[in-house]
Amino acid sequence: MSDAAATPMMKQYLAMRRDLPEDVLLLFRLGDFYEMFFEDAKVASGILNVALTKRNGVPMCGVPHHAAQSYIGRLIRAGKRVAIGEQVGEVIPGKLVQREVSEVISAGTVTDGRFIEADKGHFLAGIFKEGKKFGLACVDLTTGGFEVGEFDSVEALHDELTRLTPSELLYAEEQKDLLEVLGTPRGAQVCEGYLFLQEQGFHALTKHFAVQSLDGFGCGEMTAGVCAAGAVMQYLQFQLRKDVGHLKRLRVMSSLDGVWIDAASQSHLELVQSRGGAEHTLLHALNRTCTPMGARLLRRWVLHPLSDLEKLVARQDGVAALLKDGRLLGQVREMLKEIRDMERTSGRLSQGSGNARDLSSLAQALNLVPGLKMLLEEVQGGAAKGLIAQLHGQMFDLTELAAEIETALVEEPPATIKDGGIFREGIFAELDELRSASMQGRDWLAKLQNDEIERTGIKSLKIKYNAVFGYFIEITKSNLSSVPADYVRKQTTSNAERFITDGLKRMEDKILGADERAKALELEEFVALRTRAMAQLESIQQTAEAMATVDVLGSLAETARLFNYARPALSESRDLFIRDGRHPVLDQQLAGERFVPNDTELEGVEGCRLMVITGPNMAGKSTYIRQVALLTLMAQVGSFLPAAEAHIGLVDRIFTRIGASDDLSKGQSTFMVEMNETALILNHATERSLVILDEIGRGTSTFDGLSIAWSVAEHLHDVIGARTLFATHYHELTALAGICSGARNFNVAVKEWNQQIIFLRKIVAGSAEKSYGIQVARLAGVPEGGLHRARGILDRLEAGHPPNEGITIMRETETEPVVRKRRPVVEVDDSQLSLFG
Ligand SMILES: Nc1ncnc2c1ncn2[C@@H]1O[C@H](COP(=O)(O)OP(=O)(O)OP(=O)(O)O)[C@@H](O)[C@H]1O
Repeated sequence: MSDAAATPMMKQYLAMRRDLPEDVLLLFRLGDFYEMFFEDAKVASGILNVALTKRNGVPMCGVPHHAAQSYIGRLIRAGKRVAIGEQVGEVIPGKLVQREVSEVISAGTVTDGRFIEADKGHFLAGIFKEGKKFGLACVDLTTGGFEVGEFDSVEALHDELTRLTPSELLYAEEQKDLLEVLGTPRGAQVCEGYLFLQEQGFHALTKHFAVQSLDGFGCGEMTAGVCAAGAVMQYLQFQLRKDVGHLKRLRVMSSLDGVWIDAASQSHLELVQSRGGAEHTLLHALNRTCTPMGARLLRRWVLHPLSDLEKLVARQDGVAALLKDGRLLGQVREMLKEIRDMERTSGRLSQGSGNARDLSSLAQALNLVPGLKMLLEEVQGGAAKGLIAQLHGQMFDLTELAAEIETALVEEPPATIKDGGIFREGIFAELDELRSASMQGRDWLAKLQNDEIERTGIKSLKIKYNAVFGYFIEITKSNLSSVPADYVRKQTTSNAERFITDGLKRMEDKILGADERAKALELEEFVALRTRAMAQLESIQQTAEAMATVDVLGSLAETARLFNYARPALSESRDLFIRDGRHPVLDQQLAGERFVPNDTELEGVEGCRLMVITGPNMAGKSTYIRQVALLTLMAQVGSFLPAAEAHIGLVDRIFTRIGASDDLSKGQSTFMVEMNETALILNHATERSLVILDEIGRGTSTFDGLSIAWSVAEHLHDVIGARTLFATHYHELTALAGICSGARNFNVAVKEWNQQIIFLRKIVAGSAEKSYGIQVARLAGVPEGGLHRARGILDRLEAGHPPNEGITIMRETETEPVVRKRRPVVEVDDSQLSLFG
């Protein structure tokens, strides 16, 4: 549509639309509706399943403003960005009201609780490659968290993105290839390159934080990181027009100095996600937090284990102090349950979207601080140092603010801030006067109704109200003959007529005028109170952060208490000693059926550093090696362990190669995925790493597979020296124990009874004698005929004969027997065994 032919309102719309990126849908406020036009209307009506209409040839659709949030949420979920064109000026009949884009909402920046998960951070991230570095910045608008980091490899960036799973990921249009290497993550949003310019980003960040340099945040040297962070900041400020006042500081990502866990290992170890459902994850086994902010922090801790001994011991001390007295721990946890999500509540309040309920729940939380601090003093038992003491010091007493809020607000404030009913009586004299004027008016109306009934003799006469006509007198059709002459008819309905009088309209002006003024006044005073509260935002954020940390420590203590965990001794050594260790997830799930505990003894320098574990299928090999990895990881989160005793020499990285699945999306076969993971381990493991391998090379021919497995194990032992657990079906690998000084054989014990096997689940020294594959196949229900045949072949193979020489196999479809020839035996070529040497 050309502007010239358009109505003034349509001109206004078109001008606003032109300023927005094409993919953004514009919701244009028209009275009680948000309307969409042209292409936007076509797209949105399909997603929202609302009627697409046409006016003057323009396609349009609309949603009522009072229900807009849920419609916006649906558009965002469908991957759209939504701009809100709000009415800003006064509405004067006959004049075009002024409108402005108040904000643009995108997947990474929705803050409405209905569309985000309470126990997970909600991130908008930005990535940028500069030179050899990969920069990453991420912001959580719901809490005000803002972090930046740099990575040396695209794999490391990918690992971090897997942990964060941002809802929206910004990238520069000229770095599309970077996005492709990362597998085009969900929520990818292309941005023009200028947004990532370093100087501009630096300027945007230093201006926002009111600092001269970024050195104080520890990221002054991060070029790629600053480009990414600058882009995120400018995107929020200028493209989405967000209020970012609550982003009070920038932090360097903690993962940079923590334990590195690659994306595949995060998934293999089922840290926060599992194919079998959330209850099978490590996070679920450890999570007994009482607040959503605690749950989010625990998730971070699990995904970012530490390698700093001092910090870990501080966490352990915190857990120990809380664990010491079960009664106190219970009291702390009870109190935390009352606090709820102070972080996100203050996030909403500081962005101007928080209502009186938010303010009131903030006050409730702040009022609990002194009590919680007293409990922490008891927990600390007079200690002036340590994590608990530090957290205690980080909690601010803001009870004065809480009192101001609680004195002013009604007990149960409404969900909207525009319709009044927020403040108690006796707080603002003017508000009280307006309310009483309105009240008197209503009394006057009640009296008028009685008087008019008496005057007219119509018993059913009623004074009613609606938004279109205001107050009116309703007379049923049968009584119309008694209507006095001074009544002015306004409307006819199916069985009544509606009238007004001069006196009624005069009073209506007074009542509605008072109501309107009261609402406006309440809104104004509420915003003022919210602004006063948010002047303390930094103290509130710090208090919330301390509470979340106490919650996580409390959760670790509670889990330790319930499942009888032991505090592991931590050191910088390369040892790993666990007595009677249990798998943290299975241990809790097999509550009735006892989980069989197992020992681990690795000694990186001189003792055993490569455990080769054989044993039948289903015996428990995978469970055992995962258990060792999980316990090591838990120790580096600061948790106690499901074990009788443990000594963990801190690891710098945990690598796993478990199972195999095709990554069809990347066009990679099972074997290729397996080899990629193996290459990653061999290229990045160090002598301080822990490596667990659950079979290697199964996806190829036996001899290729065996050769690869052998040389990988040898390389890890001889060259890298990482502590390694290798579960395998290749019995040939047990020969490594005779060659490598630090390799030992173990197997999972089973008992054979009556052609059946009984799993003992116990790891014992020595290699397994047999595979028991056929017995396991029986357990799985393979028919007896098949088992019998398999046993026959096995006997032949064990006796050194080929499986089917001279044996005829009859296929159902063939009339003539087919004689199968055996594959020639291939000699193992020694050169294949030193692939990496
Ligand atoms: N220590 C244990 N105590 C009790 N049950 C256990 C124990 N270890 C394993 N299990 C049970 O045994 C099942 C099989 O274990 P797991 O998958 O580890 O066997 P596996 O030896 O790796 O088998 P495969 O070689 O076929 O992969 C597990 O699902 C678990 O329920």
